[in-house]
Amino acid sequence: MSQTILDSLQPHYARLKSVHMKDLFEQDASRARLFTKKACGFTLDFSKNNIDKDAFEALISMANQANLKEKTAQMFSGGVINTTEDRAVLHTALRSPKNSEVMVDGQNIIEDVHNALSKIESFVNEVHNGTRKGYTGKAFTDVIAIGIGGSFLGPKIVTEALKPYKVKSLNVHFVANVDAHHITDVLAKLNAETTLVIMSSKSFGTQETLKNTETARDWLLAQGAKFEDISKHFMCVSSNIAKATEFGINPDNIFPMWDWVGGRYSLWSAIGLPIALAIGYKNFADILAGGHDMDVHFQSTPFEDNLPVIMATLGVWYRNMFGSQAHVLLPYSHYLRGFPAYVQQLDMESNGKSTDTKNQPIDYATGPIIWGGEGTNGQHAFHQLMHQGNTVIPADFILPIKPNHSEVEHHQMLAANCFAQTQALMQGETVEEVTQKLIAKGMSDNDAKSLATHKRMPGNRPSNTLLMAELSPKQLGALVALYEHKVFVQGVIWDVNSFDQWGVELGKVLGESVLNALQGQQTETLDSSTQQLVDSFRSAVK
Ligand SMILES: O=P(O)(O)OC[C@H]1O[C@](O)(CO)[C@@H](O)[C@@H]1O
Repeated sequence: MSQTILDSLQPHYARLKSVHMKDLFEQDASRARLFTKKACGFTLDFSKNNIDKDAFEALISMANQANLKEKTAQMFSGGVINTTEDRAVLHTALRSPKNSEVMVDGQNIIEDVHNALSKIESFVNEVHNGTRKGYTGKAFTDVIAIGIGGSFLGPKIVTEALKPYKVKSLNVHFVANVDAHHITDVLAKLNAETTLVIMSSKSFGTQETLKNTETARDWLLAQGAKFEDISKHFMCVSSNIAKATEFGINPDNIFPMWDWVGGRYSLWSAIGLPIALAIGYKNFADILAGGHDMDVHFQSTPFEDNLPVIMATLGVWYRNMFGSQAHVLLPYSHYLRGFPAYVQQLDMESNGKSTDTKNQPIDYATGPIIWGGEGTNGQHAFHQLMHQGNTVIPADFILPIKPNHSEVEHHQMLAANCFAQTQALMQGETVEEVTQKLIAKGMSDNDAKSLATHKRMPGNRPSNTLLMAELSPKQLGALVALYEHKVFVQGVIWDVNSFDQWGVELGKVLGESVLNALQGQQTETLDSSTQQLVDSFRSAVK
């Protein structure tokens, strides 16, 4: 992020930092209209932000100064923008129509993508119509999807979000944690004869996924299956075909993915196989179509009307001008309850960086802490801090307008809570306003004044409200792609490589040497604290 960009925002921040949003609304009756944009079934109302027309223009020109247009074209056309891993970044190609062309190493990868999609479609149809059978000739009733991080979160939250589209004859269970309570709980309720296992690991080297897969394989054998039956029950999604084959996976059972797809961007690839099994191939294809719609919007819409650009630049505004450390996601939808955790990996693994693309240390703020939870539940838990705590946390409120149920009053209450929260965060309530209300209720002046200091709400707390026409496969695809592009735009502005994740590596390496120590084969000297933990564990768990 250049000093020029920071300097260009500074005068707007100086003008607006002590202006209350309530006043901005009072001054301009057209504010809500001015700061609302629509695309791909979304309505984004970003009027409850600490901006005016000039500040918004400055945010948009920041995207221009960062050469966003050129960088976007580079990504979509297969430029090697993941420089530390020498890779193109082409999750967008996974949702491109069959007749498009994206060349990598002289080959049109769209052909490979659609061949893989055909393989997914046939496989899913065979499982659903019962022509794919287990080792005793029975059709499959259950799927265990084993993976972690990007090989887990996307499939899990999408399957959860699209519950109304579920194929009735098949139940999909997700296992990620190496904590055996997870896999043993899942296995305990399943019948091995009718259970299919999908192991998803881009690298085919992730400890947790390998261990859980071994445990599932041992369970299958313990239930009476023979070694040669494993190939009927175990499928794998990986870009490391050699390692998968070495592990014993039948090459016919390997669904490919490619090194130009980052794990956290991979639900569009065969990593989405559990989704297609859960909701049917046609609905999976609709998710891809929704993602593609958002790609077209992002690539072709002027920045001032471009949803990912608007959301991204507002995020930079708060992070780099107002010093906000966190950003909260609040889906007012039980089915979208997992979405904050999904965006948490997407955003924090992408932009949690402190070296720029020119290999220089960064001295400005980059990716924020992403967290959140479903509304209305959060209102009775952490919203207290959002309203009255002394840290300001910009929020995204997300509400599907058309529910998948017919309980009108429930839905009205849900929407009312969502909108009222944005209102309360923005407006707040002064000590004087609260005092007057308390006096009107009969409280003495002094008591009212004291209590009002606790009840006052500062307000002026920013939020976006993102309305979705409905929570359909297509619109969910567009929602995921919207956040992917938001993260990309911020990465461009902060000048970081959003597509590597070196920060997770050291923990993996140390994890191996600590495991050796726990198993009595210590090879390295540990610090005194870690050694003490190892010793306590070893003396308790023999
Ligand atoms: O699909 P894999 O290779 O098992 O990796 C799982 C996850 O682990 C990470 O590498 C982090 O450890 C993520 O980036 C990735 O999504």
